[in-house]
Amino acid sequence: MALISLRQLLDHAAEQGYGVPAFNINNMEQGLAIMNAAKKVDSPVILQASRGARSYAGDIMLKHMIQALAEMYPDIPIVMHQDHGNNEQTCLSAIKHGFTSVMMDGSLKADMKTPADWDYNVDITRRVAEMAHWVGASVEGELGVLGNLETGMAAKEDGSGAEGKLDHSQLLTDPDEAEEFVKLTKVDALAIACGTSHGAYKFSSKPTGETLAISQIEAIHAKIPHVHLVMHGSSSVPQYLQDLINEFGGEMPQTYGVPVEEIERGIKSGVRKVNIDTDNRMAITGQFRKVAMEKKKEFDPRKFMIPAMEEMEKLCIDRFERFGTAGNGSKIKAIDLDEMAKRYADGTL
Ligand SMILES: O=C(CO)COP(=O)(O)O
Ligand SMILES: O=C[C@H](O)COP(=O)(O)O
Ligand SMILES: [Zn+2]
Ligand SMILES: [Zn+2]
Repeated sequence: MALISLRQLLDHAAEQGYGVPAFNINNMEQGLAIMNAAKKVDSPVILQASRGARSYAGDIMLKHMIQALAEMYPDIPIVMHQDHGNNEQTCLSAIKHGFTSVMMDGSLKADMKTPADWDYNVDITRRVAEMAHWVGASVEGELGVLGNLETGMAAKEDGSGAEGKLDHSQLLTDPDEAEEFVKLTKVDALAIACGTSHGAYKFSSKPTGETLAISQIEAIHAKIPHVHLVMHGSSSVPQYLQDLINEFGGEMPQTYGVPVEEIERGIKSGVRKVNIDTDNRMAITGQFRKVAMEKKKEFDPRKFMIPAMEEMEKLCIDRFERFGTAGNGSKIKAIDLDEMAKRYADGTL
């Protein structure tokens, strides 16, 4: 199917009451694993590339890879999304390379470390939304900073995340501010902060209502029921994948992610896009380690990649099913970006 916009997909998800996992991709194998999973359960797909992914694979490679996936899986609607765009240039160059959606993460300055103030965030996000909408692409903004509610530490692991200690109010998105932010910026989706963070080390024990504030999402949703909410840092860091990695020579300290049932609660309260990268990284790495330990003579990378893709596919199927995404792929008829641009211009959107 032709690529579709994030806005079209999330409008459908909101109408039907489901959530969509947004899986990060960096290479062909991740792309194939996600698409095979989607095909098996008839799911629409959000593929997202970070700035790190773009420099790893290259824009031309990513662009053609996504087009290849769209051609190989003609029945599956695909959104191609820029994850954590840090400035206008990142967002516009993504659109130029065929992305149908961008995240302008103005909750942090362009260094993706320094928490930004309200005016900076509103200003840059509004500018990007205006430009993206001219060509029908969608925009996700972010209000609030990801980090640990127990320690107050920002989440500096991975490609994007603040550094140092933050106060509680920065770590939880305020419902009134969220309403104002969406009104001023006209974003299509809003990423919020509720105690999650990127990477594997989110919580030192199973999260409680104190450390993972799904109640904050409920409060935001009550205030702005028509806004599509986005949960970053939503890997569940499953125990079976920690065990797989550690059984075969890994040394990951015990850690806890976001339980899938908490995400399901979020989906009931307006979460429509659920960002997942770490879980798939762990699925791949776990199988790499297993092959490396069990078949010491093996040197054909495909023998590592095939079980890795299968492990990742299994995880993706589970999330499509639990989030209610499964069964919706064939219900969506693509609206092209030119038509989306007209709808923004005439005020329908
Ligand atoms: O939020 C993410 C990408 O934007 C990924 O989160 P995880 O590290 O929990 O997978
Ligand atoms: O935002 C975090 C995602 O997991 C992407 O990570 P990355 O920047 O290392 O590609
Ligand atoms: Zn952010
Ligand atoms: Zn993120």
